[in-house]
Amino acid sequence: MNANVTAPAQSQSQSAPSADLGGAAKISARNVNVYYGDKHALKDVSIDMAERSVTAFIGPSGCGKSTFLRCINRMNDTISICRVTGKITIDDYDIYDSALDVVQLRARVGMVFQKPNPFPKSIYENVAYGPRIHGLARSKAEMDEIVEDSLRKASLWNEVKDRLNDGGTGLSGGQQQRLCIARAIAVSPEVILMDEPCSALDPIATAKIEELIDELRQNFTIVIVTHSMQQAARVSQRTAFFHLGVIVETGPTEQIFTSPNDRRTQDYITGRFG
Ligand SMILES: Nc1ncnc2c1ncn2[C@@H]1O[C@H](COP(=O)(O)OP(=O)(O)OP(=O)(O)O)[C@@H](O)[C@H]1O
Repeated sequence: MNANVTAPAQSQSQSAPSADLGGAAKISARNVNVYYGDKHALKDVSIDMAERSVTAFIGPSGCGKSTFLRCINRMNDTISICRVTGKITIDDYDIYDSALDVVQLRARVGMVFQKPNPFPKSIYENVAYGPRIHGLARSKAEMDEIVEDSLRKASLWNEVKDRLNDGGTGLSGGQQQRLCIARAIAVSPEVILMDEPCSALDPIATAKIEELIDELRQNFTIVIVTHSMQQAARVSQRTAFFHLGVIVETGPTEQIFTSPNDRRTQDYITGRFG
């Protein structure tokens, strides 16, 4: 609970990332460093992520992708040995500002994990849980509307509308993951972070989630960590390649996969390491 979080003034040690995002920047990180005790896991990371688009983080295991993703909704605060420096803004608002309410931040910045993790509650209650905590519905009818709307946006409504009172954990893995996406959507976030959301799913369930991600980007800013370069190529508009705790290269996904600027990116995408 006691991550030591500081947000120094922006240093000039790293050049600003490319402004050519193809849209406004929703999330900006400048000179972010993350330490787990003495381990320097993330080094001077600076990147802009465009609004209503999908940014993919790729790179070999242990290079810091999940660590950086967790910085964006301050999930690293829950790791006592973790210390974050640098600056991350969402809509120009410093998310490490001491006045910020982290619970509200996590409503604005939802997260979907590797393994589907529905609550041991009904399908309806899984989705209603967040809106209830945040007081988003004034009546049962309003809550019903939020639940239906969230399940529709997560492309799950038609499959579950007749069994909303059944347990969420009784759904298939792919359905559970879409339920978790509905749960994230239900509190009207602006950003959805996804940490390898398809790694526990079969190819058909994966294809459904990828289709869904493409629809969701009309309304949400999405950041996804994936081990699958094919998936990054299919779902994202921009890709950042991480290696040994640094971002080696960021750019339009097509360019990263067809003509990367850095030799290390080239080696990774051609399977020479990782
Ligand atoms: N809770 C933690 N405590 C200590 N070290 C950690 C913790 N979480 C991550 N690390 C270390 O930080 C580094 C980056 O890990 P991280 O999980 O962010 O990498 P990753 O690129 O997401 O890896 P993967 O693709 O395997 O999930 C690794 O060396 C890892 O061992």
